[in-house]
Amino acid sequence: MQKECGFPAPYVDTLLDLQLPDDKRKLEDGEVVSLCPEFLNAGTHATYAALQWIMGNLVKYPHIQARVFEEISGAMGERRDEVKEEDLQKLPYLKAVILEGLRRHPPAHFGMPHGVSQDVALGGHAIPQNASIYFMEAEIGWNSNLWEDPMEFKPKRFLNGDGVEAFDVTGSKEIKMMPFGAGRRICPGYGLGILYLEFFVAENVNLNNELHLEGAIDGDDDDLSEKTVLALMPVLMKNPLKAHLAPRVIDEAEAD
Ligand code: HEM
Repeated sequence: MQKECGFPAPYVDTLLDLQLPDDKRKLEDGEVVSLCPEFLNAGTHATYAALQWIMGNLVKYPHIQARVFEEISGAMGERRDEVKEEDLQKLPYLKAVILEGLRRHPPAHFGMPHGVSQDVALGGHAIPQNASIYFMEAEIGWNSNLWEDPMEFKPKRFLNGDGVEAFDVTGSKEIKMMPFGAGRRICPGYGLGILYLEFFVAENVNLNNELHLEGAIDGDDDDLSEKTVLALMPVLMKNPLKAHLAPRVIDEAEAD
């Protein structure tokens, strides 16, 4: 939808204009009110959780952070301004880091509850109508039959010789991880979520900053342990990331 001013219509306007095809009616005020926070919360909470985990891993593994930095510096050349959308196309290793972050630390471990409209038998299990069904989304990405060393943070597993492997995060061909769910109710913001993460991580590393995690001890897995949360909440760090940004020392002679 395009408004007369040329900008896309705000989300609320699209809801006010919406005509439900089956019920042949518009949304009621209460429905509009409940859809707005769902959209805002779903879009922000999962994204910041994913960002926290990815940044934590960049701090914990400085060689991965250094490779991201090198890749960004190479793509931007002499420029010292912000990372632009076209720069992201030249950053396959960054994309691999984001995918590995979503595989190893999917913000929603169980996704949203799903159900079946009638009793069914699936894989030898009886699934009753109206039962709430959760998918063990994190466990799928940690399956050692699908991934080598699944609990290790290894972005290069998503790279082939030419750059990032064409990985289908929607699981339409095969499901090896499902950080955004799968099927008809897959997260509608998955493309935007990945784009946000690429921008945020690239900008943080590009600002010529070195990231430090407060209290981090090299190789201590406890630093990246998970906080236990309710099924529908994003999984965050038990010891929240407190990043310190310090100027990266650039050897000007080398830079010249
Ligand atoms: C890294 C970022 C994100 C992750 C990991 C994520 C993950 C998920 C997951 C697992 C679901 C449940 C899917 C299911 O039913 O099985 C979901 C639903 C949803 N997400 Fe995201 N999401 C992210 C970003 C976003 C963004 C940026 C938006 C919007 C701007 C968004 C909007 C939504 C909405 C509206 C739903 C509910 C869809 C429905 O009820 O059918 N998400 N997301």
